[in-house]
Amino acid sequence: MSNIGKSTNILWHDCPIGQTERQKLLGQKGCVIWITGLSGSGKSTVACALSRELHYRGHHTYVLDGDNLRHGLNRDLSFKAEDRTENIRRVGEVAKLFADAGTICIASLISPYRRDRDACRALLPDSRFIEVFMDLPLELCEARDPKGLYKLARTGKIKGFTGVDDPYESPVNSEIVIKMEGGECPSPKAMAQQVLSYLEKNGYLQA
Ligand SMILES: Nc1ncnc2c1ncn2[C@@H]1O[C@H](COP(=O)(O)OS(=O)(=O)O)[C@@H](OP(=O)(O)O)[C@H]1O
Ligand SMILES: Nc1ncnc2c1ncn2[C@@H]1O[C@H](COP(=O)(O)OP(=O)(O)O)[C@@H](O)[C@H]1O
Repeated sequence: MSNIGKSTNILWHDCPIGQTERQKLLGQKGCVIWITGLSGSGKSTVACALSRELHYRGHHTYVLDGDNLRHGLNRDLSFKAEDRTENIRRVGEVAKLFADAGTICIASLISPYRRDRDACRALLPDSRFIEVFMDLPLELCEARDPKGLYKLARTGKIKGFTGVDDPYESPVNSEIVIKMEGGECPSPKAMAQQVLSYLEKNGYLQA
């Protein structure tokens, strides 16, 4: 018996059907592809393009998108630092369950703090956490501004907006970095292909 968090007398219960058995059934390795970057950097676009490519190739995926999760699981959280930390912690735990289920889980959240992302990485041993850094300039993200949020942040109508008056800590050890090439942002298909190639090369697309 051990004490976990605020619970006492907690014992882990194992099941005979585990991750290995589920992976065999699905013909893939359960993992988490964690896409981090500024608002407007293309996180959701890569997540959806990658999910589509994998799905067409017969792989089981699930996208956990920051915006969408804030409609339900994380609807009680704001954008202050401690709530962003709790947001990432919860999504890291959910993503871990998806990976344990054998799914290729694609999480796309700003996740601005290095410590929070690293805590999610620590939840997933055996290289099952693959960080994708959308290393695109703030100027590009701001020029895109599909939701008009940068404009609201610049005029002070939104406070604490990432990249404007709230921090973004760039990753230093991401498995995959998506960046400008020859002054241009790669197409969504090319960005997805970059991740797909990594998964293929490193054996994630077989059990
Ligand atoms: N203050 C502030 N800062 C940053 N982003 C804001 C803010 N307020 C609202 N939004 C919108 O919320 C989306 C980011 O949610 P996340 O859960 O990914 O953020 S975080 O990881 O907790 O930082 C983000 O979506 P994306 O543009 O898809 O990144 C914004 O549309
Ligand atoms: N590779 C790309 N090339 C051109 N436009 C893109 C690309 N990726 C994303 N976009 C556009 O940029 C905007 C922001 O993309 P989105 O995926 O919503 O970013 P995020 O999820 O990081 O906020 C959208 O209008 C999207 O269509």
